[in-house]
Amino acid sequence: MATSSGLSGSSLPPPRTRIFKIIVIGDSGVGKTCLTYRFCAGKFPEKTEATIGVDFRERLVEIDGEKIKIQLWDTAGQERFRKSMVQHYYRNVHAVMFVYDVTNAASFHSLPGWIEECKQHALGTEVPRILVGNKCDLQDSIQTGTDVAQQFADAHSMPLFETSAKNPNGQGDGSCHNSDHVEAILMTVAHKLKSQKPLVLSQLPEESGAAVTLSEGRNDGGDGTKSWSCSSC
Ligand SMILES: Nc1nc2c(ncn2[C@@H]2O[C@H](COP(=O)(O)OP(=O)(O)OP(=O)(O)O)[C@@H](O)[C@H]2O)c(=O)[nH]1
Repeated sequence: MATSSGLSGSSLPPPRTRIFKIIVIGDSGVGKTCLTYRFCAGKFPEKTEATIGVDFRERLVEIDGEKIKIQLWDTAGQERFRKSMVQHYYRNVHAVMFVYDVTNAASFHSLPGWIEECKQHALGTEVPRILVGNKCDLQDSIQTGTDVAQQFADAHSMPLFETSAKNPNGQGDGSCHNSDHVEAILMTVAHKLKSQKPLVLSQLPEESGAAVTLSEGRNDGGDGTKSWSCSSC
């Protein structure tokens, strides 16, 4: 007698967790590490150092009942710390987050250069991109206003978000009341990616033949999130 055991749910392998790789790009000091830390560890880091090469942090989220791993690649803003790594972090990218510092006009003016670098690595407009103005809590020091940033975002067909990795709730003295929460920004991106065609990063870079070794780096504070750093660049 035929049985259905071979097709029963219990005998099926568990569904593979999809991974969305989002690279975070922008000038040194704009707050890329703090933004990724805020999302993955839920807090503002007490101390950061310039990123060397690339770090990645990840967090498991649930969207419409599906568990999805959001992997944030925190890239070095300083040219001398990034050039050997560039080709690795542009592989298998699902979305790009361009970051500038609202209190540093130069970081905003650098954005075309970062967009160009993405283009040179075959990341075009088909890959979802967002523009994030960070350090909104420093209201008295703002150099790039929302209007100018919005024009730039529109010209490059990207949504604009203004936020603060330090004070994402916009509470307290001098905080930006209209700021977007880092959490909400990244969940918006994740929802968009989930609604697109299946996107799977099935392997970590070292398994895919890339000449890069990822080794476990620091633990970000006992809350289950880990940071990994590249040890071969
Ligand atoms: N006030 C304020 N300071 C911030 C915010 N985000 C980051 N910072 C500060 O900005 C400085 C640089 O932050 P990082 O996250 O290390 O900057 P980065 O873009 O990762 O820099 P690189 O690794 O050199 O590319 C640190 O002193 C942070 O404390 C923010 O939202 N508000």
